[in-house]
Amino acid sequence: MKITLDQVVKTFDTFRAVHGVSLEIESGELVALLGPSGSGKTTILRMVAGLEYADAGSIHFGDEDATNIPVRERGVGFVFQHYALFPHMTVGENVAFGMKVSKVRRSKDEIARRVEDLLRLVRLEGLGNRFPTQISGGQRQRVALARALAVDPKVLLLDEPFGALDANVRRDLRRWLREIHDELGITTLFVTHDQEEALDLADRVVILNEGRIVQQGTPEDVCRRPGSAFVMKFLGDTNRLAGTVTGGIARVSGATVPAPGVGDGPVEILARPVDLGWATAGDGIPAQVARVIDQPQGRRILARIETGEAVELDVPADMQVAASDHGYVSILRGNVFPVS
Ligand SMILES: Nc1ncnc2c1ncn2[C@@H]1O[C@H](COP(=O)(O)OP(=O)(O)OP(=O)(O)O)[C@@H](O)[C@H]1O
Repeated sequence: MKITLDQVVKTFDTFRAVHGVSLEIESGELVALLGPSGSGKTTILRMVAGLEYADAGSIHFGDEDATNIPVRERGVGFVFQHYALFPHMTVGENVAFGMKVSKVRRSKDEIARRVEDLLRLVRLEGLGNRFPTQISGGQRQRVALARALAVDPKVLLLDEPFGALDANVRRDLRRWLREIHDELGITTLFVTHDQEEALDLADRVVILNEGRIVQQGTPEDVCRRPGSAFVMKFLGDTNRLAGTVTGGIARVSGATVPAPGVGDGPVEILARPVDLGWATAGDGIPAQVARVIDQPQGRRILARIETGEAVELDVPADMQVAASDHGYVSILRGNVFPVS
């Protein structure tokens, strides 16, 4: 089921939370809404769900205007971070709940079979008789997904479903969710403020800031071609260097970086830690090491360049470097944005 949002606006009292958002989610696509806290992600999701009404604009499910379709008839399944399971029902009863209250009549046997199938799908076979307090947080969210899938939703809406879980469980669950999505092909909208999660999981990432879409594209698009300094900084650790462009080349102290299409004048050069190089001699920006941090994938150098700015660089684990060393920072790759 394709979902189309056209110029959707939402205002709470006098505060405009969503400013004319237009978005198309293709049938079978998994789209992540990614943005900082308060950027309007949940409000957009709730409008798609029918839990909140848009003040202006329209939302279509396929060719049908969904504006006046009540929540129960939209055919959406939800999983929310705090959408708790019913504590007095077993895992199996929780999964069966939606089917029992659905307009689609199913026999007891049919419901029991489907509960088993769903528990197998979310890899919780054999746990149907436990209560929610007798399983882990990650398992509870898998039950919540099984419950959402039980009524054959046309659209799946997930709001920070793994937000309360620790990093390793989150990673496992999102890989698993991706597999389930690939198997079932349900159009899915996933809200998160976690960049890694969005990039890891989604076909397409929609980045929001202050109620507006600032960029959308595949994970590769948004990572390789961030359209603004905001997107670049939001997606991961970023060094910011003040520089100047002349004739399509940005310069900062002894380092240069190509800036095709950027007019002459002051700019900010943004570069990931892995995109800065370190050498004890040669070209580059003179710098002094403040600290070296060892990480599983290599070493991170915290240094101060001669202009006084602090930078962070990722270098191979075997590089000999220590606090107080002097050296030169080169910019291997950088994105150049005019200073507005
Ligand atoms: N019912 C409401 N009444 C008043 N303001 C609201 C209401 N719901 C949301 N807001 C405001 O709208 C803005 C967007 O909120 P929303 O929950 O959509 O953001 P979000 O991007 O999902 O943030 P988070 O990641 O923190 O959940 C926020 O400033 C929030 O305070």
